[in-house]
Amino acid sequence: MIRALGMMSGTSLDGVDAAMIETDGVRIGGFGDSAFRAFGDNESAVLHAGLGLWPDAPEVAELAQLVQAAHSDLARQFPDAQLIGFHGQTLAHDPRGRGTHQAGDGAALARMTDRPVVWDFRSEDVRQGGEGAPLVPFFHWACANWAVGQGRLPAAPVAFLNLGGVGNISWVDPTAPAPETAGACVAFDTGPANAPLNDLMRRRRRQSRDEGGALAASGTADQDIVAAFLDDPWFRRPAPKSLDRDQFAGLTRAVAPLSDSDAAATMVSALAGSVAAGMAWLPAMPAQVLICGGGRHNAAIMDALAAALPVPVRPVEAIGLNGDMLEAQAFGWLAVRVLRGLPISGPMTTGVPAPVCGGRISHPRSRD
Ligand SMILES: Nc1ncnc2c1ncn2[C@@H]1O[C@H](COP(=O)(O)OP(=O)(O)OP(=O)(O)O)[C@@H](O)[C@H]1O
Ligand SMILES: CC(=O)N[C@H]1[C@@H]2OC[C@@H](O2)[C@@H](O)[C@@H]1O[C@H](C)C(=O)O
Repeated sequence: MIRALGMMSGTSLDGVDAAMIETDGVRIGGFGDSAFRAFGDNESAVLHAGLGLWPDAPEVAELAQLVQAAHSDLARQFPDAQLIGFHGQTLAHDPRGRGTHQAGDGAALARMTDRPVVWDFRSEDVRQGGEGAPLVPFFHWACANWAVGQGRLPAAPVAFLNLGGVGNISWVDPTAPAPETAGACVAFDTGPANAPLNDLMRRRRRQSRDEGGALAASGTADQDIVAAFLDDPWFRRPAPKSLDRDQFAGLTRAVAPLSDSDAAATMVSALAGSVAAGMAWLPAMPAQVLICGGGRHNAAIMDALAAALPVPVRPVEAIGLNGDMLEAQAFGWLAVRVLRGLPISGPMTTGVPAPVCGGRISHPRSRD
């Protein structure tokens, strides 16, 4: 087993999560400490300004340094880490066009932290024809497998719904022998989650989020806008599929005439509707949907999901997991898989023709 530190800064642009995990890249031996480092106002403004940029843009070098500095700062809190899994900051994602761009240089981070760093997890999958996302589903399989072993989950298919900036769902069969086995995982992005809501709060209220979902809960959703949003052909496209952060800018434009509370309520209703629509692409109805990511702290989102989905909706804490740190843990677990040459994605998670072991490995003293 390896003690790996996973680090993730997601599309909601709120900061960096870091979490320790002990694993051989298949089984979870145990979970360790975790920490969060928020992006300061200046950092956040720089990152927002960088959205949509590709590596050839001149601004990217400075932005990557900001990302590396925030991560090495946080990594200092984890002296036990034998290996770091570094996701980097997604600035642009266009798997069928220009590719996928996570800012941050893992080779520099390896030198800064004096640890081997696994990074650039998505490019190889895209190069081989996959969506490059989502990558957490194989880890969801490991989590379900762990929870079954702990007696916290029946040995039957279950779904994990991650609500970060963008939403993604994984249907997993914990009894499958490995996540890359046919029938073990089906996963895809469901639609926008917190990103448009955060942007609305920043623009209209100078706040970073709708705390607890209070604003959305006080408004009324405009069902015509929700219906028009759900009519987008993207929702009729079968899985696997992945989204760029701001791919549904039309929703933001559509809610512009509404009051703050009705606009927030409409976005929440659109989120729940997109997940409900996504359930059609799962191989079978799961017994329950386990929610991870920051969206589960938004009561308006949780209520809307409970009303929209035909099965019980529970936070992942119900099976003993930490829903705020699951993605960070995932990139620690995926880093160990890359080190061992195991696949991190497959046809039913990213649509890549055959399972792929992506990622690059940088060592502290090499100059790669
Ligand atoms: N107490 C809360 N009340 C309301 N919303 C919250 C709360 N806590 C977190 N959130 C929402 O969750 C978001 C963070 O979620 P998370 O950390 O899962 O996203 P991420 O990792 O950035 O994104 P992704 O999964 O897309 O990569 C916040 O930006 C906010 O919108
Ligand atoms: C390109 C990119 O960074 N995508 C993120 C984003 O945030 C959620 C969703 O969209 C998912 O596809 C992915 O992140 C998680 C960690 C994943 O790869 O599973």
